[in-house]
Amino acid sequence: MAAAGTIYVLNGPNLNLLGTREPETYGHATLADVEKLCADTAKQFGLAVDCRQSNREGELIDFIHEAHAKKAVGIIINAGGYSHTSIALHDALVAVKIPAVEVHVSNIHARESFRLHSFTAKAAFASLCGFGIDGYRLAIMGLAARIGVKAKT
Ligand SMILES: O=C1C[C@@](O)(C(=O)O)C[C@@H](O)[C@@H]1O
Repeated sequence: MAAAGTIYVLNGPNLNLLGTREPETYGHATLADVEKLCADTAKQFGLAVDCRQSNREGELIDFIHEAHAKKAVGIIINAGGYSHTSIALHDALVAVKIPAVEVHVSNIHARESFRLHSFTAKAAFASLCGFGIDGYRLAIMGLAARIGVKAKT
């Protein structure tokens, strides 16, 4: 079982390239910056994070199943391009019934039309996009509120 109050932070394909990948769209922050931001934010609520990244759809599904097995309190997911294609990721999120927030670094609604639909958004209770990596911080704050965890003073 995971430590009490663990949030799984899942990043999908190409997000390991954050910082160098199309910085005009995704900014200069790296995945390591995202993971530190998530850990620091979760800590403010007495929560922990388990951060994973994979370029493979099946491995992301395995992470979601693992989150369930380890009794994670929430999932933050940026499934990258799989957001727009993966019924299997949608189904995994629905199956485990863990409160999930979808994050996109860029504003997917202001980009190509093929990014407008998100399967993972349909399986999440909330979705954030366009805030850059700050979206992950906001997602953790929203998730904490959703599960009734207050910031430590
Ligand atoms: O890989 C990504 C990154 C992304 O999820 C984002 O964080 O803005 C948006 C997706 O459309 C894209 O395929």
